[in-house]
Amino acid sequence: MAPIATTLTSLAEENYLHKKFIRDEDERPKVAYNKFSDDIPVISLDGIEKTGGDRAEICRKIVAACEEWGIFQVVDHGIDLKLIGDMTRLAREFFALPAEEKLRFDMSGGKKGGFTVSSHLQGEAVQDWREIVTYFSYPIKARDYSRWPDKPEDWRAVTESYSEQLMKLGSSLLEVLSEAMGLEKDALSKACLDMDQKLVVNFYPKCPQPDLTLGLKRHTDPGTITILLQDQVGGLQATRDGGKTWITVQPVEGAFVVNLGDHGHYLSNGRFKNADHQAVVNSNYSRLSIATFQNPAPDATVYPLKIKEGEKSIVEEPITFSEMYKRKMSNDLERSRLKKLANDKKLKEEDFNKSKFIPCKSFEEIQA
Ligand SMILES: O=C1C[C@@H](c2ccc(O)c(O)c2)Oc2cc(O)cc(O)c21
Ligand SMILES: O=C(O)CCC(=O)C(=O)O
Ligand SMILES: [Fe+2]
Repeated sequence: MAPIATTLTSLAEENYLHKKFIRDEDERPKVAYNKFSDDIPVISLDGIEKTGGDRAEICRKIVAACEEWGIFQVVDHGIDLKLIGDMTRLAREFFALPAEEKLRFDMSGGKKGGFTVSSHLQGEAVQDWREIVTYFSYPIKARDYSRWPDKPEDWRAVTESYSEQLMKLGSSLLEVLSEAMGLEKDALSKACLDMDQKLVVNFYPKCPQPDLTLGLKRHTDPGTITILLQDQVGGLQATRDGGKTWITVQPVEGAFVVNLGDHGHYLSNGRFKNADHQAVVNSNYSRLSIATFQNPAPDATVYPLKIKEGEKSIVEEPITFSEMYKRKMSNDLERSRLKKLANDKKLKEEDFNKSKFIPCKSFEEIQA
């Protein structure tokens, strides 16, 4: 495959989209980035510490959202709004830096953390229209600060407190989700052993032909939950019918979107959905989102915590999270590789059929 542009900044200025970003028709956006839906509930976490009334009500709302979509939004979550503002401002400043500054943290070649264009997976057949910075933030002992951008000044320190605050929010969400599954408060965190955390800061530049591409292709997140901060532009979309219909999640100032990942889905034996989602882009505004992936430890076993009477486990054999992660990512890559192969084959066949058509045309000429 041709090497991809060092960053998207120069391509964002062009009038046409480079063909490596052009998706097959069936993958292209079906709904506009700013046609917002209020199907995803916005749940206040105020009173979550109180047992009884408020907590039970919050739990009920979360159960309904997880059974329907695997997504909900939370407000009154206790994260300092100034910290959120600083984190997004500094992230935007980073992506506005010259390419060579960003590429000092280039993640290609398997480095753990830093800057990448398009995807964390090497070898995707079609490229995502995004730039990312990834931080491996927990466990603390595994942090490599040399992979955390040192510009703009303060971003490292702000990211450190952001990831700490989000770890706390993640833990309290896991407690409510445990109760929502009808389990002890600490059931999910026990199943995760020592919680891992990875931050992925997504920057989607303005795009010359947004209808032909995606900022981030359709996927489910691999971990337990993802806590996503998005700006007010819009672009996060979800489907619950396998991609036939899509909704665009309404951005809510100061809210976090909570997505259930594959691990959360398996723990609930499929009762709670793993959010099926993607990000679309547009030609009017660039967009920023910050995904905090709360994952189990790599050696945690993936298995349902509760199986209803008469039901079977949706996990065929207990495997570790690291094995599950590897299989998922290689399946995702394989699927995109096979699709490309099928398309190339179709194109070759079309060429072949066209070439057969030529003698036919001359045959018509002879007849005429
Ligand atoms: O960037 C992402 C998004 C997401 C993802 C899952 C599966 C895919 O095939 C894909 O292209 C994106 O989840 C992630 C999980 C990670 O560990 C790192 C990421 O950068 C991401
Ligand atoms: O940018 C978004 O809204 C979605 C990001 C996302 O799904 C992810 O980073 O996994
Ligand atoms: Fe995601």
